Amino acid sequence: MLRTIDLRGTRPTPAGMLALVPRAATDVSAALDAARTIIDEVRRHGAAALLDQSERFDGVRPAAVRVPASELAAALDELSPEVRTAAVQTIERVRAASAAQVPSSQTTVLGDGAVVEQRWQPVARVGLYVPGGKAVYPSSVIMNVVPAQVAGVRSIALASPAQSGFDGRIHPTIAAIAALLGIDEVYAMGGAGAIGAFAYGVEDVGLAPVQRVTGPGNVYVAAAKRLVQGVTGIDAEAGPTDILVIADDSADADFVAADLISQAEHDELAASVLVTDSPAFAARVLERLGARARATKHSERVLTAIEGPQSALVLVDDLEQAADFANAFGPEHLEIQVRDPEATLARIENAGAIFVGEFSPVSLGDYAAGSNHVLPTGGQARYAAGLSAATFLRPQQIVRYDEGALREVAPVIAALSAEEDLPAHGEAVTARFER
Ligand SMILES: NC(=O)c1ccc[n+]([C@@H]2O[C@H](COP(=O)([O-])OP(=O)(O)OC[C@H]3O[C@@H](n4cnc5c(N)ncnc54)[C@H](O)[C@@H]3O)[C@@H](O)[C@H]2O)c1
Ligand SMILES: N[C@H](CO)Cc1c[nH]c[nH+]1
Ligand SMILES: [Zn+2]
Repeated sequence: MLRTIDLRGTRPTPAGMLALVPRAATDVSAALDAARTIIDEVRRHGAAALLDQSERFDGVRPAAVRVPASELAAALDELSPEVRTAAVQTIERVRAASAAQVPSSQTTVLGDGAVVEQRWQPVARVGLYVPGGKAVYPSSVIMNVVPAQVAGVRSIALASPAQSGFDGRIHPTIAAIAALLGIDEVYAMGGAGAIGAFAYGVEDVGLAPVQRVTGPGNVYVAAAKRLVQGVTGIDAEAGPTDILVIADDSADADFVAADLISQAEHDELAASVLVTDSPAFAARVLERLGARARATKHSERVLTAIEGPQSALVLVDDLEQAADFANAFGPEHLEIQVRDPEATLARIENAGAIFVGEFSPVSLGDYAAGSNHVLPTGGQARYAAGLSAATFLRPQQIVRYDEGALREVAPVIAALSAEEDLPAHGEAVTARFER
């Protein structure tokens, strides 16, 4: 069961708090050599390497790397009406929320005839990765594709591993949702090979290099993303998922237990953390957690996750200390279930996504809230953001000065360029006023 860490009466530093509940060790650097070899194979042997890798790692050789249009259309035809309706509703919500993430252009007037504009420009082509090793994530198709479409990306390619249970095809629900979203460039390829293929292109299947790779994946996917950074942009190196719940004695212990288990279901390495100022409430959660963990379908995985060192019940003096703990931990998902949630929310600095109140569980955000479920894991929420339309946009500055405005600022340029011993910079300005 969850181990207890009692912080009452103590004031550890943020680093001290973080060390008390360390994330599970998934060593991306240890996977770098394997990922480098896999990417090199793809660069040298193209499609043949990708097919070999599917056989080696996914236990099946796909008929082709590129998924034919007929397969996508057939998968959509065969999608159950319930899943299709759910997908359509999720797409609508994610599309609406993503549209609000597109920043508007800004124009700054710095004087007469002196204007700097900032516009947001989509990257031209992206490669979106949808995991498909231990489990398949059709919902991640929506979470990757919709913000890219909303941002105005012109060319979108999607990859997911070949499935041995489907004769080497990608999972049919992934194919169906890609088709539903109008994505026709889909590849049956997984892991580091897929990331390398996106970054460098694969000529013999007509895969052109992309300018940004996004999407969650395992340690090999994360290692490959680290390796191709610089050749192409990436979003984040996603690791095992985590949830941190701040709750007081007004919260419903059974809801909190259910939410802690919902994310533990993903992975033995997932972290489930409860932070509370009420020992009596904590005891009620532990009781419900035990009962639910034993009864749930993936009981073994859940128990391993909640009993791991990455999971904990943290007792604090008050909700201010609870917020301090959350800020140090930088959770991927933060739930706030207290009497005055807005007061606690105001103290939160670091979290991937924040779920406020007892009717906003993380599962809502995983599927249908409209928010994105690809979020920074492993404490990266302290400096990174989740996937959004902004991931696919770059701010570009446009400078418009007329003659008078340049003349006015010319002495500034002359002084600074002389100071940097770069006189040609100053001369490029004075040349305009010498005639
Ligand atoms: N943060 C999110 O939004 C989010 C969403 C969905 C899934 N996830 C996470 O993504 C991860 C998915 O991992 P997964 O493994 O199920 O799928 P995956 O698609 O990331 O990885 C499968 C691929 O890994 C490669 N691989 C497997 N074994 C290998 C080996 N020994 N050496 C080299 N490469 C190998 C293969 O190419 C295989 O196709 C999970 O940790 C899951 O929790 C996160
Ligand atoms: N909780 C996962 C990471 O945020 C996303 C997910 C997909 N399907 C279910 N859950
Ligand atoms: Zn989830």
